[in-house]
Amino acid sequence: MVNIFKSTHRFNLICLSKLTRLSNRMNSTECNSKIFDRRKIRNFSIVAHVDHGKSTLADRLLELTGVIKASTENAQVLDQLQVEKERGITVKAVTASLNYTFKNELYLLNLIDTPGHVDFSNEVVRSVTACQGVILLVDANEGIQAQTVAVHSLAKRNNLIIIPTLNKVDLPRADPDNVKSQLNSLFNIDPDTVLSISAKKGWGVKELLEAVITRIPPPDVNPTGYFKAHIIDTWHDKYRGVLCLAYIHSGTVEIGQEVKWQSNPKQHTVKYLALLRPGEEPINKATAGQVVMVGLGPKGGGSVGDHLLSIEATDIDQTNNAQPIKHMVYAGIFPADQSQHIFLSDAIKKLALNDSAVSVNVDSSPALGQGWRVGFLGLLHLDVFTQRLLQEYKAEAILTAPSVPYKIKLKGSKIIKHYKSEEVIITNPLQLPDSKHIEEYYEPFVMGTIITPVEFIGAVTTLCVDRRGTPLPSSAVDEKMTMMQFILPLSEVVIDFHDTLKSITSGFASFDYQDYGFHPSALVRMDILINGTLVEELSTIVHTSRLEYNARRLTEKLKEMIPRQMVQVAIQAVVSGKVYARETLKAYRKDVTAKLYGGDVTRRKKLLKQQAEGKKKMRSVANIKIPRNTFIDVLKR
Ligand SMILES: Nc1nc2c(ncn2[C@@H]2O[C@H](COP(=O)(O)OP(=O)(O)OP(=O)(O)O)[C@@H](O)[C@H]2O)c(=O)[nH]1
Repeated sequence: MVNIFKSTHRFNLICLSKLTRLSNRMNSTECNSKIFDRRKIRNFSIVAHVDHGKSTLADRLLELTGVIKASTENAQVLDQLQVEKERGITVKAVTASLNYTFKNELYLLNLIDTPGHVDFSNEVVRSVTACQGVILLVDANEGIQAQTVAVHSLAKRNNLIIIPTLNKVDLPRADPDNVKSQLNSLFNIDPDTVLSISAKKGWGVKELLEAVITRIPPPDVNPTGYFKAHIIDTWHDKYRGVLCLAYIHSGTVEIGQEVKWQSNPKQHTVKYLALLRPGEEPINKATAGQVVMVGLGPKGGGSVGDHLLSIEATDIDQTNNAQPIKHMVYAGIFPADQSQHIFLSDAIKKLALNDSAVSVNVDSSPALGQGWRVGFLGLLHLDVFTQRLLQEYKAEAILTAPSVPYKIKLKGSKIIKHYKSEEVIITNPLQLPDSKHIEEYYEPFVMGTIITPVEFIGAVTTLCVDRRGTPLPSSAVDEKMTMMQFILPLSEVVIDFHDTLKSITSGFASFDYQDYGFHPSALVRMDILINGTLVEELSTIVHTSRLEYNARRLTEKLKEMIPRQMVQVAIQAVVSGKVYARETLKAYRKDVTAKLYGGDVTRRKKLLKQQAEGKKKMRSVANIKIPRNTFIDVLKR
């Protein structure tokens, strides 16, 4: 019996005593010493629309392969981050190596649980690079939704075997036959190949696991070549440095082996090697086709997309054809006070290592000091990142209003020289040069896919046209549902489009979008002045058709959000010196202790303390106190 099962990994969830009780578990000693025949390896992922049951199914698969006990129903074992538990969503893709005996043969099944929300789709993209097949899970009650379309096309693009599976067939309103015909009409899937399960009840899960073995091919890898592995995830361990999740394309790797990075030929030694089940299970050696954790020690490094190679490797090819990540929103992140700068910098660095989808660049603001301009995949991603900073690193940050990136084409050799290029991506409205230097503005667009009940077609069209959308031809999903597509400006969908869509369709429509590139657009920079002083963090780039509306909305909202002060406050929205809207906040004297003159001293102190804490959460502009959440909330509609 091994005693080296350590739970130092972030999934830190399985204790050895539990594991010893497992029935269908292979002997760990055997596992540590045995190199898996690639024909007995299956690498697969579960992909689905949000809430269609991926994590619940992952739990059942973990039970079936003996990793957890059946009593942990709805444990969502793979959702380990505090933010995932609190929000009930998957944010990080997680790997679990499972053992399963089928027809007297032992298989190693590497399951990758992926997030469903569109903001985390890069995790899905990254996960599938190590897979040969996917379980495409569809809720038998809700049917095909927008993200089902997106993940299906992702699987197709990556030439993965798809196991179409209907989940939640236990629900009384489930209509498996109808969903099968939806799968047939939209994706040309043969209804006879569709499996039906209830992840909650465990129905059909065994058959599904066996379909993973029989339908998904083993990895097409070369076990005898030089060692070469591709990094699909990284995270930071306090004592062991960067730990990497690696998919081995060729050769074998073992503890003590000398290796190098494709990006840097410096030699390192393999110090840690483990299977993730999903807790760490140390192994001595791993072979092509496996997905394993590798660590090279505190100075070893490692980043997503890089390749780890044996030192003899010379023929370095770029097996990783991952698309560069396109950031959808940018926001400034600043320490709450500058003495926290180093601490916050360290926290951001470590979190960015685990969340490779963010881009981090140094930024500074005269008002907020030194900080970072961080690119995210969407607002939920931004929200989750800041929540993780706080929860996992105890780092509190101020966020500026998020903005989408724009592109400009410059005119004039002097300014082109200054920006070092004729075309420049603007991630912060303040970087926009004077309009006289701009030849053309470009706005990012997306292709939005909406699946909605037919009775809401009118409402959805109105919403999309109102958001400057251009309709594309739609197609029927079945007689009750339709799939609509629109080309939409990203700025119009990124903030609250999804919520509005849900509310106008009583929650029945689903939405997903894909990048559609930059296109010319009539844009201007709108500034906000508070008592004549520019509040840089509130500058926005707006479409001219929206200018007056946005100016009015922003000034009205700011009037609501800024508490009344001792002096009158003028809030103005200005473009190139011309005022488009103005609101005035009347003066008001606030003294929370006034009523308590001569009153109880402890209550008085408590109120003064509360007031002082409130002030800390304020940002001061021209002596006017603005609550910090204003900067993020004001841009929401
Ligand atoms: N009735 C029923 N409910 C299910 C079944 N599978 C999952 N659920 C429920 O559906 C909800 C969503 O399930 P999750 O497993 O969290 O879905 P998910 O796809 O992992 O969600 P994200 O991680 O946010 O993408 C939970 O309330 C589950 O209990 C099922 O087979 N039957």
